[in-house]
Amino acid sequence: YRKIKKNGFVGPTPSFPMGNIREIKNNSKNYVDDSSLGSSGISHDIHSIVFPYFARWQKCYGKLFIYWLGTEPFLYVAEPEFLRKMSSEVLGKNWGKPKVFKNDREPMFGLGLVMVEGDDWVRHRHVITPAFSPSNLKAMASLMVEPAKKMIDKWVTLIDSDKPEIDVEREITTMAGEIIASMSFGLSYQNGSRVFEKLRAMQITLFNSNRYVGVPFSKWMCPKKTLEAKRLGKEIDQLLLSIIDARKSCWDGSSPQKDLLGLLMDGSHVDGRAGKSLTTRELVDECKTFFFGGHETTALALTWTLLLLAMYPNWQNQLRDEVRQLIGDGEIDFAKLTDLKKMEWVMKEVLRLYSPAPNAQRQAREDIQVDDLVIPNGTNIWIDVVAMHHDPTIWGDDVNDFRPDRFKDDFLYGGCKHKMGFLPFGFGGRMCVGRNLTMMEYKVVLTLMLTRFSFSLSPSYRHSPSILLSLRPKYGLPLLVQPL
Ligand code: HEM
Repeated sequence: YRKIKKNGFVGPTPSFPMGNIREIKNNSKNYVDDSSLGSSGISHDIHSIVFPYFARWQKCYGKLFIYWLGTEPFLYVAEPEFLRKMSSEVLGKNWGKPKVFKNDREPMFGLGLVMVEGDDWVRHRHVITPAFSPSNLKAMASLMVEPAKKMIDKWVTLIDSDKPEIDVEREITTMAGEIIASMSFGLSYQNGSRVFEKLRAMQITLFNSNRYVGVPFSKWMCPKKTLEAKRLGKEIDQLLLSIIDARKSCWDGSSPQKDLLGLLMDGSHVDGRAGKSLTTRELVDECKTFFFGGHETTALALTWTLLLLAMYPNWQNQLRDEVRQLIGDGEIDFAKLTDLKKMEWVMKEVLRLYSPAPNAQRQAREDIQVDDLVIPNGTNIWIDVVAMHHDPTIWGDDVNDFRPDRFKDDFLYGGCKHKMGFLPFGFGGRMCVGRNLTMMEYKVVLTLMLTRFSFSLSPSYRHSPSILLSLRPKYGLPLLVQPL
């Protein structure tokens, strides 16, 4: 604490042993949830809604300050230029992930790519990146169609039985889970429902117990949940191990099964050559990582998109016209998906306003000098992506407007004045490895939905974006869905 103060950082005064957690909780409680107003007062100016404590502290301390979770210091960063300087000093492999989150996240991600560090991270990234190449993804794209069509058929049945109001968030999350399970380890819902249910159950258990991060002995505050998560984690590991063992036993080294696990096994020669290989244990962790890192984020990108398309029918019509012109109403030609440019602008604008990954975290593994400030080794870094995506000083006065065509003129940065101001998929060497997969899934699913239905807001929708690891609509997204 003294070292950080001496190094010139400002911030709210912490207490022992909670740090600033009480203030965070009180601020969140005091925030008046005006979602009961319904859909009429929807504003995209969401930073003070999802992070009321950061919005308050920003007013006192600016875009760079230290706060404490328990006994752990966090450097809050919402200043893109500082982020640029800070990350240009340090190679991707030298950044750590906060050790304090590892205990919570271990059952979900194990030592998969999200968590692993140093030379191990380089090895994992080396094996995994080629599996997500455009040609591999194109070969797997058909796996996305079946779960999406199944969901659409269900919606048709619901509409036929006079239930046109559908909670699309729940539906899309289930579908995206099926897609990622099938793409990651070849499981269809029917034959993989056990793995699938356990993965979901563990996620719910972990969300609920992830509350006193950084406070000494906090894991003993919810011992039942901690043990439950560990138990589920072990069961999932066993199930995934049995899948890998079954594949190993009948794999002759020739063409691998066309899913991510198959490609990783092929690329890594399981338990074989050192240097460029993943062990069986690591393959299990990567399967879990893809599932947890890949399904909810993509589902939320689609969910927020449907909210915005329901609010702005002009854009909904433009996307539908684009799909009809370029893809048509029949089977999707995956090669043509790259032509859907307007859809890409919409996706980027949605990820800007409602970024499913609302923050990124790092931990300094050495003292890092930025201008005249030294970030001491071990300091955690909390990058507030929501704040940067809603900052009028880098986006202009229309920052809170839904304006996808800002990406028409500037496809990469949407006119943002700073290249580090738009970070939906993170930054630097640790940028999201699954972003091409997401783009493809987004386009396939949205194409199928837009050619079958039109969407409008339900009067029962309550606008309340909130953080539960990802940025999600607190009360789901009920929409009125009409067949075309
Ligand atoms: C809209 C969808 C998605 C969003 C918004 C998203 C967001 C992100 C972000 C912000 C990071 C960087 C985290 C950091 O800097 O610490 C990241 C990393 C990662 N993402 Fe995604 N992601 C998405 C989809 C996916 C998918 C579909 C997969 C896999 C199937 C995936 C797998 C990963 C992995 C493995 C990493 C860790 C990369 C590394 O540390 O080298 N993500 N993602």
